[in-house]
Amino acid sequence: MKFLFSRYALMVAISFGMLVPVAISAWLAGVHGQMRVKELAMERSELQIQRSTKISAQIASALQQLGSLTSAGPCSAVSIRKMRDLVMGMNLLLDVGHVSDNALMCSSFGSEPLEVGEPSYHSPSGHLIRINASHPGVEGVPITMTTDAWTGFTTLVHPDTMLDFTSHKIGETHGLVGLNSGVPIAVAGVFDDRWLPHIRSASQGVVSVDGAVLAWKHSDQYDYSAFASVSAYGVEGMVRQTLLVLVPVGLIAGGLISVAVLLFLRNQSSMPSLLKAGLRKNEFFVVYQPIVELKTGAWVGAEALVRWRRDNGEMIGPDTFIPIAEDSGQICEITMRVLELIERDAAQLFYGHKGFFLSINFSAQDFANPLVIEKLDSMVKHLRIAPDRIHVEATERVFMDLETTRRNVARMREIGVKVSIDDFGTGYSSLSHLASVELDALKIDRVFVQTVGTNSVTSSVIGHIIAMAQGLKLKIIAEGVETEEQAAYLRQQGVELVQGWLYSKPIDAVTLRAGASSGMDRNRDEVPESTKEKDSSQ
Ligand SMILES: Nc1nc2c(ncn2[C@@H]2O[C@@H]3COP(=O)(O)O[C@H]4[C@@H](O)[C@H](n5cnc6c(=O)[nH]c(N)nc65)O[C@@H]4COP(=O)(O)O[C@H]3[C@H]2O)c(=O)[nH]1
Repeated sequence: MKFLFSRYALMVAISFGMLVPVAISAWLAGVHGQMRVKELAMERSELQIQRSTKISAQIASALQQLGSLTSAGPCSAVSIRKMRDLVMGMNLLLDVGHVSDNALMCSSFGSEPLEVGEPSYHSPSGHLIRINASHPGVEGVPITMTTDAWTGFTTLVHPDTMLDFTSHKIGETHGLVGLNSGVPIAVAGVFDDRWLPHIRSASQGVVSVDGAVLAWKHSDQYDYSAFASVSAYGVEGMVRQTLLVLVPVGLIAGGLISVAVLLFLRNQSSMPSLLKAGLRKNEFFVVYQPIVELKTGAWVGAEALVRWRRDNGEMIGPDTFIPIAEDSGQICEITMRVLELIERDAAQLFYGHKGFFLSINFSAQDFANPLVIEKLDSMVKHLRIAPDRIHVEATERVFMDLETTRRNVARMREIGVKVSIDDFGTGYSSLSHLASVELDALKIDRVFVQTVGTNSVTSSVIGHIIAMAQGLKLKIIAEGVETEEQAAYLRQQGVELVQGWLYSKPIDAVTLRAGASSGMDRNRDEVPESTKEKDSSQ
């Protein structure tokens, strides 16, 4: 079952790790593609209007200059010379000439009449527009002709001049449409008549029409609108381009996430088997943190703290492995190992140190396990010490169910050991709850001790905990004392026992014995050298 679960978890981890970033990349590519296409269509309609405005300016100038040739005939030698000069000076015009009776009578090319047909439409500004006219210089190309309706003078513009300001791809269209006439003047691509109502609806805009994005902009001087459209095909192209960049990035990120998740899962799943091997190979040992009488500085007891050094030298802290041992049902084996180790050290610690006590951490499962209770009982008997020199520490979680708590505490009383509540304030114990169970001591968690002298919102909590414990006549042990200021505060509040780095870090049994024997009046400077050296036992 476990195996199946881990296979399943691995598959989920890999799929999750790989697919999510790719899916996000695809979604981002889609969004980015849509935005890019919109921008592209708008850019092109803007460029189109700029180009058309320049052409219109040259047309207007040319027609005005030709119109002033009133004395000479429209196709006189003087006029044709003028036409040549104009064409030389105006880069956007293919030719200029004169139209009469639907024929180009003369132009800068000469005066050979050429049929040009009926105008496509009349513009509101008084021009006759032909959009498919021909010209002898560029046969087969539809030329746009603009003729002054009064004078007959005419300009001719090549379609490339109007449209070739940008590259043109399949599915893309751009060009110019007469606003009043609705006639497409010049178009690169295919003009869709459904665009016209949109183009006429506002002076500029962007809409989606049948999967294509259409942008347009009206000229503010002339009777036309520029437009550009990029089709769904263009969007796909953009998406593909973006995906080409994002998917590899997504895959790399996905790969890294998968590796991290796999390593985490492997670590988690292998921890119980490592714990099992650690127990078999005796990789656990115990260190002791002195419990100090605040008034005298004497080391009056110690808390036993388990340590795990793997055979490869790696140290794993109890905060990491105790919760896993609790979840995997291995905590009782660890506690029994700790009891054996304490029993081995006990001769050093108890004999010759009257009243010295040892605290041992118990998890909820330890209280429910007859083998652990039996082991505790037999340890106390073997040591031939007063049983109350052993204190069992249990966290608040152990005390949550009142009935079980009463039963467990009663069993401890039978053995004769004392019971303290550990890490008080971090769990759910209430005052009434505590009052109904016969406890001996309360350990204030270091998170509260460390608020002393700070302005944190929880800094007042410690005062309440102390007052409450005193009200219940419980012995108080404050954990995690690191500064003189914290010690002074606790002393002033009437706390008798403390534990913390201000006095000593956890140390081995030999160092503890030396410290407990050496006159007891110590402060940080007077901690034995050996204590400082043992910092690595943390
Ligand atoms: N920052 C700071 N820390 C200080 C100071 N003084 C003491 N400590 C640390 O605070 C923890 C006190 O133990 P705990 O609250 O019972 O918290 C213990 C206890 O809940 C659990 N644990 C340790 N040994 C055992 C064991 O044998 N059995 C069980 N069930 N749990 C254990 O693991 C927890 C962590 O133990 P450790 O890592 O040894 O961490 C210890 C100790 O090294 C200080 O001044 N400053």
